[in-house]
Amino acid sequence: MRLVLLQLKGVKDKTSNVLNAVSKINQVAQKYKPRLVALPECFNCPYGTKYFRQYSEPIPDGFTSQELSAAAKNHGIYIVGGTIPELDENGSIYNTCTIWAPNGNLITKYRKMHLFDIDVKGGIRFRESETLAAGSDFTVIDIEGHKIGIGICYDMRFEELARVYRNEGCEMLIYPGAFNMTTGPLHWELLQRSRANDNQLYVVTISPARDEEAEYIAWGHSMVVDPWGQILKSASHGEDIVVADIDFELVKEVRTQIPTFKQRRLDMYTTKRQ
Ligand SMILES: NC(=O)CCC(=O)C(=O)O
Repeated sequence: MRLVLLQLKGVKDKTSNVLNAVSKINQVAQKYKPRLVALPECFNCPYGTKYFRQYSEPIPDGFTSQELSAAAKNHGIYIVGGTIPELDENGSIYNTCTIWAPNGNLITKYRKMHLFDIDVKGGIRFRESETLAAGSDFTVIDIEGHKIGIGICYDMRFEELARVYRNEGCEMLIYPGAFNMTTGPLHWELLQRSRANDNQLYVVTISPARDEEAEYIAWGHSMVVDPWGQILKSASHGEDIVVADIDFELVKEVRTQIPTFKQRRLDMYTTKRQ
């Protein structure tokens, strides 16, 4: 399965961001013939709590959804539509990933479950919960018999979510994500390789491009990590494209050769919903 990850630079204009994403999808769909194209976290909106309501829209009736649906249909591809601020009917806003089928239908959506609320001394303070609500549903999609679990950025820190997906049969996890200049160097690669190694599956992340002028400076380095925990492909920090051919046989190989999931002592330690 060929994936293309689009590490896009955003501006303070929703229409431009969406049209830029669609134009890049058009280019890579023709050039690389992928099965799936994936976009970054918050690709249509600056990443900042003061922007989320202004840029929010309903799903699937909003402008961004309609454009992604048309792009998926035009090229007959799956699109993991990064994330956008979703306005729901009660007025709450979620950080939401939409997933589009090759016929343009919305397969499902995932609302970020763990909100990014941190305060690192001398580094970064951010509180998504100032304006966002947290989702409470797991999201697994099936592409050609391969199950893929969806998370968003900060969700990557929670091994339990990845474990639930592994236990539901996932062979890949996709996290649109925008780490920053404080936590990116420390944890971005580490977390992806950890989740891949813990659960013996592919981990895919899609970051916005770094923009030194932005209020929130994204780390970049979108990545594909294989089930051995090795980096298969990685982007730089600027605008970039990652093209990766996924061999799901590798998942079986690792799980057979290092059968930790048959060896776990669940009689000795339990976590909820394992
Ligand atoms: N958008 C996010 O959830 C950022 C997460 C992050 O940077 C982290 O360190 O975790």
